[in-house]
Amino acid sequence: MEETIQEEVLIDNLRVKASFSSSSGLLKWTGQGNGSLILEKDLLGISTGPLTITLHAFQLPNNACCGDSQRLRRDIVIDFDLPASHNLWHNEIQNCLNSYGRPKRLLLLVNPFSGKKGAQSVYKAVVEPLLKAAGIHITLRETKFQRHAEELVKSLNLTQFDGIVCVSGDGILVEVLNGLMKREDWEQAIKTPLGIVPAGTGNGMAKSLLDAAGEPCDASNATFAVIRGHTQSLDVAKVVQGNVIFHSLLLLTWGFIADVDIESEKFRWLGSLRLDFYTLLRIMWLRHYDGKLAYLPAPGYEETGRPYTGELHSEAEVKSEGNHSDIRHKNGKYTSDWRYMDGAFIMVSLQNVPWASQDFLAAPFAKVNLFCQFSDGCLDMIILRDCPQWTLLNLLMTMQNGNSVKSKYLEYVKVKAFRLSPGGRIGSDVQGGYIDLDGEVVARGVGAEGDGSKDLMLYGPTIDVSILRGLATVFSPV
Ligand SMILES: Nc1ncnc2c1ncn2[C@@H]1O[C@H](COP(=O)(O)OP(=O)(O)OP(=O)(O)O)[C@@H](O)[C@H]1O
Repeated sequence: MEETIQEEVLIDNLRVKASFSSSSGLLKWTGQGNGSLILEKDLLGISTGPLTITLHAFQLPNNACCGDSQRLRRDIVIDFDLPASHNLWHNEIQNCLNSYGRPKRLLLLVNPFSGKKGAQSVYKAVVEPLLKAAGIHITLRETKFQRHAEELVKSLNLTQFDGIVCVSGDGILVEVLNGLMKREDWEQAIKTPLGIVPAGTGNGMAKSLLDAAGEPCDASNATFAVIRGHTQSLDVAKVVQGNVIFHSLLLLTWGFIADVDIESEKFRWLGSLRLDFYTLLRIMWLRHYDGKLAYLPAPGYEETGRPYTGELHSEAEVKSEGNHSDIRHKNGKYTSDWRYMDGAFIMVSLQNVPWASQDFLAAPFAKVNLFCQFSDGCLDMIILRDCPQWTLLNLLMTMQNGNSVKSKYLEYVKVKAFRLSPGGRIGSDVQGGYIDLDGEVVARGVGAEGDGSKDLMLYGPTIDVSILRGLATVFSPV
């Protein structure tokens, strides 16, 4: 088979000399008009008529210089004089596209309740037209209630799909993960590539993936990443309390951030000001929490905290001995590679990816590895124990660019496993705060706001976090 084909054709009604290289996927043309595109980078898909091929392109403009340029949708129509030429070009271009292994059948989960209830319009205006231009067969499901996405994927025939894409906030993606992990065939099921198109409030995962590739976080770039079909592996955090297991992709947070996130709900009428307003309130009346935590430090962080001497021995420890073999009794003495810290804490947070939400770079060191993958087998633990109130305000204002982690008040430790026993609010009758996992409250202390009857876990007993390295697969823009 020829590597490069050439032909005089009409492109958008202009007579040009076109060439296509099947090895590089480069199509270029010169003559009355000129232009070029690289199939892998610039093409959604093709459609064909009797003597025409239409290229559905999605290209950066020629003058694009920095990372915030938008790709433009454009259809390029090639007219051939002879059926034989048309067939040859169609086969060459189609074979080249097929060789990229792009997804052909996708399950789309749209949460109409995400963010400002705009996920449906994001789907209609951005996602669907791009997927259709790529020739992808779409199965569309709208989530109807909380955990619906989890229910759906638990019983789904996964062989019908090349991936599951959530048009939502991070919550639906996490529900899908937990649904897959609850299946009997979870070891196979969890290999299903997952996509996320940002349409929620937080969008930390979409931002982390796109930002790592130098792309703006928006629905069209996220959809194109799915269409191109590149995937990367992603660490999953397994969070355990007794018999309860929750799989997390983004973060666990306790203290200041969880308090603001959850208690500011009652100020929703303030719109986007609600978080700023409640943050100020919480700084003025700063809370400190009692509590204990232990962790297995990643290399380079062994000197942080204090040696662990069994302060957090729990039933969970015995049960998870396999994962946590570093904690053991030897000749009646405690030996451990684990480290230990105790309260008072203003905030404790564990991050899997850098961006906690679209405008909050919580863990700038949760970097991708050489292959641009978030699968280093570590979580980034961020601790704030004490801090003057004005400094805290300043810290929070610099969180957008990640500079806050340079503060001497923040401890930043990469960990391979983590255990937390959250305690009560110091100087208050309220017995505790909230444990927030991926944006959902999973446990709250007695006296904390809200009805905790449906919370997954209890506040107080230890919560164990281990890392399932690179277990999940996500569509990736790189
Ligand atoms: N039809 C529905 N009605 C109400 N809630 C729903 C519906 N479908 C899904 N949900 C729930 O909506 C919650 C938020 O979903 P998602 O993460 O997509 O949006 P979000 O705007 O980022 O969320 P949040 O405002 O909680 O950060 C999830 O807990 C999910 O279970």
